[in-house]
Amino acid sequence: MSEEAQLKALRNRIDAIDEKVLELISERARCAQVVAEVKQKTLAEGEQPVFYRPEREAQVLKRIMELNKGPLDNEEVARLFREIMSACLALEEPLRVAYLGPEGTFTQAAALKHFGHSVKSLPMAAIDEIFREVAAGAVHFGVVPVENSTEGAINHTLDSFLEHDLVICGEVELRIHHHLLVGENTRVDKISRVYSHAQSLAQCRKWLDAHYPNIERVAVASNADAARRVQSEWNSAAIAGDMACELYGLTRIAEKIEDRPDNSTRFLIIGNQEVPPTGDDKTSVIVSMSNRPGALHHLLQPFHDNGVDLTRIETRPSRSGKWTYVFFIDFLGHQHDPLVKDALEKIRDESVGLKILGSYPKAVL
Ligand SMILES: C=C(O[C@@H]1C=C(C(=O)O)C=C[C@H]1O)C(=O)O
Repeated sequence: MSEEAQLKALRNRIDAIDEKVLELISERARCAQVVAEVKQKTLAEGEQPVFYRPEREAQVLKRIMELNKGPLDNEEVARLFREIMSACLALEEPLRVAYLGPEGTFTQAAALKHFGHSVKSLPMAAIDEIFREVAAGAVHFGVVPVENSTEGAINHTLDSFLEHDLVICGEVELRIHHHLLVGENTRVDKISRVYSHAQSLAQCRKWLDAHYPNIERVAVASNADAARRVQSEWNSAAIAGDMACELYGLTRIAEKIEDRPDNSTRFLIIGNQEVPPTGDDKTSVIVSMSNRPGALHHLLQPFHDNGVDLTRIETRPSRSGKWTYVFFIDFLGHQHDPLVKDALEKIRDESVGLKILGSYPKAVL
């Protein structure tokens, strides 16, 4: 067979497969529509339907990854199914998701990674605004950054949890790659200023010291804001990621300039709905302790006794007394797991206050 004939035959086969894929996706979407009807029918008086089920979505993705035999790798396959589910869910109910804006931020990228592209993502000017929009019911969910692997905690987010009663429904992890970006009018040999978010400037500190030791580093509200500014300036550059680069039509003059190659940020999904266990969950709590000898030891003992794996502990001023602190603790397991439940009861007895922020599926993607 000639090369041309071979290609033609293969393309015919692909067309036939696509028809079948489309048929199956449509069948799946119709199933999701029926799920929505069933959810509507079984509601109690005055109850709001809950269409989005993070625990179910996590299970669907994990199952797909387990079934996958290649040649596409697990992450790739999960991403495709993420988008299929997102489109199916949008048929039931288009989700409104608030994120830390403006458009093109890593938080928006995290929102789309978690929910897929069929949601309506709404940029907010500040972290606190996201909490308020979710609390007011103006959006279904919010996405906020909580920690970076290079720079540590995002304190605005932690402090907002002290002030609002919202539920953590999920987490997303994103590899953060920063680039040095310039605009059409930038004179590359005359750069005297670089804009970025303070976190990003910190994540690229050593690179800047080595390559641009003498330029002014200006911290602005977000990386996307930095990218927007360089559009109209001839002597400045921005540090931002791919989304902001594309959105503002900039050019990368240096790629992946973050000091640590594994630089990642963890984001939380905040909402109003508690999430049932999936068998592979995490829980976040805030604990305040009285300032007495051995307080931290007493706090941690029940976790140790019950074999609960701590993944993170962060301290913040309690804001209710000088030199008093609250602890933000993340651990593996769901608040309904018997051993976790028991540990939390003991901690409740020992502490001044315990606030369970939520149990949620461990990030799948
Ligand atoms: C179809 C459902 O509703 C939504 C859509 C899902 C999907 O497309 O698989 C999964 C969970 C829900 O977010 C369901 O609850 O099963």
